[in-house]
Amino acid sequence: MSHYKLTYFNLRGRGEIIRYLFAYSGIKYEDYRIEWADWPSIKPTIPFGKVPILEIDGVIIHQSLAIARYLAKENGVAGKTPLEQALVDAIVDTIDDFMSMFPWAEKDHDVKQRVFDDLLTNTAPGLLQDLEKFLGNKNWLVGESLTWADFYWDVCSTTLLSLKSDLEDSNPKLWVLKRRVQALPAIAAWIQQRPKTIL
Ligand SMILES: N[C@@H](CCC(=O)N[C@@H](CS)C(=O)NCC(=O)O)C(=O)O
Repeated sequence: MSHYKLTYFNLRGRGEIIRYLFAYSGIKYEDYRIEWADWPSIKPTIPFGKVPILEIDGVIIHQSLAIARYLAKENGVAGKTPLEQALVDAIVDTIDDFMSMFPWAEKDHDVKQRVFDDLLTNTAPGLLQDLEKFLGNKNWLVGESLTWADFYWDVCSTTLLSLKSDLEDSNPKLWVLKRRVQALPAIAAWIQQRPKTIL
């Protein structure tokens, strides 16, 4: 049996989509969370110097979405056809483009606050409206069954809601989808047991 080791910080952040896929698949893995104080000495030992990384029997994969896509393919939630897979990737990239606009590491508190407020107030509503339209009356974002795009929506929207809870006041179908994902037994169990972190 393969040995899986996920290395990330003690955050949901870019590691959480990978943890969702492990939770859903039931595959055992090591959820290694780096202490901040240890990062400067660990960083130079990591290919490309960024986390998350996933080690599988000594092979290291970097980039959170490459790792997640690999696990999704292995576990039947990447999309049923190449066309569905392209749509899943497009939705994930659309959500990720937005999440990547936030200056997470900005040290100047005022600058950070201003950009966060602008993104949450002026940019988020349009994205949510587009996602709601894409979802339409379907149960899942792509095709007729769960894919990792639904997981990514849940993971990222949890972060968005923690920053601006009234985002939930519009686009009701998206929030029904979020509850549908969180009601999956394996995901519900993971949410219950995971370390509680701000992001
Ligand atoms: N696109 C990459 C981004 C990786 C990334 O920027 N990771 C951050 C944490 S979320 C990191 O390693 N920061 C520490 C550093 O750059 O020293 C991914 O999705 O994995």
